[in-house]
Amino acid sequence: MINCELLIEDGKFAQIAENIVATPDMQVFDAHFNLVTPGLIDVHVHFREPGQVHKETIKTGTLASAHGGFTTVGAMPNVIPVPDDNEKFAKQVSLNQENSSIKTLQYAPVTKDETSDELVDIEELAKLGAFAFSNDGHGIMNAETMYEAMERIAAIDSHLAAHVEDKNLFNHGVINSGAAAERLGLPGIKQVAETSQLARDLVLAKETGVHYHVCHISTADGIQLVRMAKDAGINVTCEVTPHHLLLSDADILTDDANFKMNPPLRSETDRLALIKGLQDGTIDMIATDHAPHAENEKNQGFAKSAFGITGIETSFPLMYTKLVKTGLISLEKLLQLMAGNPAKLFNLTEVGTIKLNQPADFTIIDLDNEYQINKADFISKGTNSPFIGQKVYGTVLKTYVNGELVYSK
Ligand SMILES: NC(=O)N[C@@H](CC(=O)O)C(=O)O
Ligand SMILES: [Zn+2]
Ligand SMILES: [Zn+2]
Repeated sequence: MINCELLIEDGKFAQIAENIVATPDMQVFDAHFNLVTPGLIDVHVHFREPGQVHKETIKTGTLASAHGGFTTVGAMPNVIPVPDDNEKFAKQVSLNQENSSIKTLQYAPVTKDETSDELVDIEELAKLGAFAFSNDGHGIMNAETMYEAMERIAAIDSHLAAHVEDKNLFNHGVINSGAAAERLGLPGIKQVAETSQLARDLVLAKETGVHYHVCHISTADGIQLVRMAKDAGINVTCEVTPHHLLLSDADILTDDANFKMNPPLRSETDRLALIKGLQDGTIDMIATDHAPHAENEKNQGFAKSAFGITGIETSFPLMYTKLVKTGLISLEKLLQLMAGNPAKLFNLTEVGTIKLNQPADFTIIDLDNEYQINKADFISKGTNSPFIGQKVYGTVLKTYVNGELVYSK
């Protein structure tokens, strides 16, 4: 972290120096006492357009992202229709372009419909701009399908992001298997639903050499598997969400579905293993899994409400307040987890750093101001958050994409 001045010209960083002499034609912004960071990157969000725009649109999702300090996001393909052929995918990409105030990268699904065993046209969808491939929301149950997908994705140097979940072990659960499930009388989701498929995938990743990325890791055993795989030289990376880092199923005191998401909040032992995994580098990045839903889809209790919580506007302040200010990780490390690493590991060469001649994607944050997370302050249509009412530090003042102001407080 250094103190310096930035000159932006034609949407790029044109000078980075201790003292830049301003000429009268320059617009000067004094960011003294604030943090200037590379625009944050979230490789896992759900915007709901097309199909479920009552939950979120690309416009509200990207404005909410800019409010959260993000300038690049990876949008999951579980929209309606799933963009699983060339025509639908190209249409999704132009819809994103027309409506995004930040850089929205589009995931392609791995298989048709996200649930079948028929692979999409991986090579063509990559040419049309697929940022990576994922069936997020669904585990890929058939090992042969997964193996073939990995081989083809590896051959084009793309990335496979996996929502690891064995649907037979998931068994219609709505909450983590364990004390909270028993206390509330709800069906549990076993930890092995995550870890058994993860173990399978890691050996397939070893065999195929694909860049295999684990979405929203949630269990202590899962972390241990990834740690072992990394030690064995397997090309694996992994993300964790703010909610799995900060909450456990012990925090679920009532039948409040703002605590319902998939994977579910696990035990305190799991949560502590995730923190450890963050500290020792087993976990590479923080991703929100921003999953907005309407009020009436989340006020039905655990049994009936939708899985998922809104997260893009609270990620940085929560992580800064609960991990950095408490001394668990440094601010430099947090920025690596939220910008540098996602760019590096997904080969996004134009974003994630403040560097000469790079596109000027950056965010100015006031770290000293304490405020309360309020529903009324969300730009996202989704206000389904378990963090409402919490006090945090870290107010995003301004967000710039290609040198253009896209959010200002
Ligand atoms: N995370 C969730 O609980 N829900 C996600 C899907 C997913 O990430 O599995 C959604 O699209 O709502
Ligand atoms: Zn998922
Ligand atoms: Zn997701």
